[in-house]
Amino acid sequence: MDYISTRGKVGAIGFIDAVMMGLADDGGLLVPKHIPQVSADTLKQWQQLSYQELALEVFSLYIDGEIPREDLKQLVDDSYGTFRDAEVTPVRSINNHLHILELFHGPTFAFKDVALQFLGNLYSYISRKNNSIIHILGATSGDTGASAIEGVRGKEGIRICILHPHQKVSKVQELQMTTVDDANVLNLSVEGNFDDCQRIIKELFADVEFKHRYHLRAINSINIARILAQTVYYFYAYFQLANQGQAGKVNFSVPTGNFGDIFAGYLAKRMGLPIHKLILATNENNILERFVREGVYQPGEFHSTYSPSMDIQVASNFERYLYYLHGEDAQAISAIMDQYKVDGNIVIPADKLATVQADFVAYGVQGEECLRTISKYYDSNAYLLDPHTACGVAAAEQFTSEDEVTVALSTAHPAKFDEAIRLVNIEQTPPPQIEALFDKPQFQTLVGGSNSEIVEQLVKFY
Ligand SMILES: N[C@@H](CCOP(=O)(O)O)C(=O)O
Repeated sequence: MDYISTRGKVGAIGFIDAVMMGLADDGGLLVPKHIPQVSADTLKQWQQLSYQELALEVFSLYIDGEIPREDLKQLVDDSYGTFRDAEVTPVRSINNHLHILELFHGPTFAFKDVALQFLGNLYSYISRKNNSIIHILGATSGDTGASAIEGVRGKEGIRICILHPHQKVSKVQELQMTTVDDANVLNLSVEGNFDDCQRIIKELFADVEFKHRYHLRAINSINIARILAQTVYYFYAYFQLANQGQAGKVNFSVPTGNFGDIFAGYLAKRMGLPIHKLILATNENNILERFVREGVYQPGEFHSTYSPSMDIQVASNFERYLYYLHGEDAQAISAIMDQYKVDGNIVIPADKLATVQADFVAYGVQGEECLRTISKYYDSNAYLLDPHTACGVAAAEQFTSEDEVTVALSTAHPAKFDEAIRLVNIEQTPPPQIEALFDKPQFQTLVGGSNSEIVEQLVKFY
């Protein structure tokens, strides 16, 4: 399988080179040259597979022999052996129309572990096999950082630096990152918001000479391996429902910030998984909701919300979707992204908006509605939603008709967001791994938001 850039100026490269390149060297994003098609017969065969077996099949389509199958199997088994649930990503049924896909059974209690346990092991594998230097640089609004650190902490040949927005992540998210004392981990707490952190790392990755000199590697969803790993649970959830006799129209409702998770669902749909609607849920940072409803992509004012991991205005995977929306025309995307730098917005014509709306519906959940949704499901179903999942569930309620079922992706364990949960007067008992964090010392460096300050820290660290 070859990978190419959405902007057309990176020649076809293999899977491992794509993982190592992260952001494409021409500033675009890497995508598979062809989306592999999964036939109805294959879907049937996959229906009884375990999560690990399914992951192996899906990855094989995209890795195409570049990693020997037995090595890939080991990587998959190691990655999902750390999950607390034997099913890895189980589905819980709330009622006949709503099911929750629990993605938080990995080491850091967030869906990011599904991809980042794999990517951490993959980096380690590449480093050993190719003797490559792996210097990870990432940005987080809370969950990616902890998960990426957990995936590579203490691993030989790898260093990781994570930028998080100072005091704009939850306390548990901050502790999960900053209580790690391994020497290969650096946490930079940046004065600014997540968009500032993401902009800085993207600018550093775009400086190809700097990126190569310091061997910078990406763990954010700009890295195509993240997206591929996240497609697996769409298949798995669909099969779990099918095995329970749920035929018919299946929607997925996805709490969305960087457009990575929902793009993985779009990719699964393009591969042949019969997903009916992709329901895009945002909080008050609703650039993507506005895009789906109106066809205008324009960053707005930043809001701090109860669901901080989704406090994002500039969605880094959006370009991948635009690429498919424009018929895989890299020249068009290059021109659109150049113009976006000038205009600060992207407006699509009516025919393209119709295409968007054939796949997606969108709903922006305001703070009070998010809290009401948490209370409602706690009171009526004794099920505690974290605030991000609550946005997905509130959006699912808007768009699930009588003849449909919706799988709402549960992106994190509620114990990570006790600040919001307390506002609805619910006392939760955190898992012991989370409780233990409060007794540990923290290691982080506070920095301003200028690129030069970050570079200074990176150069010292790497
Ligand atoms: N919501 C994310 C933001 C980074 O997104 P990513 O999927 O590109 O890693 C977070 O929790 O950090």
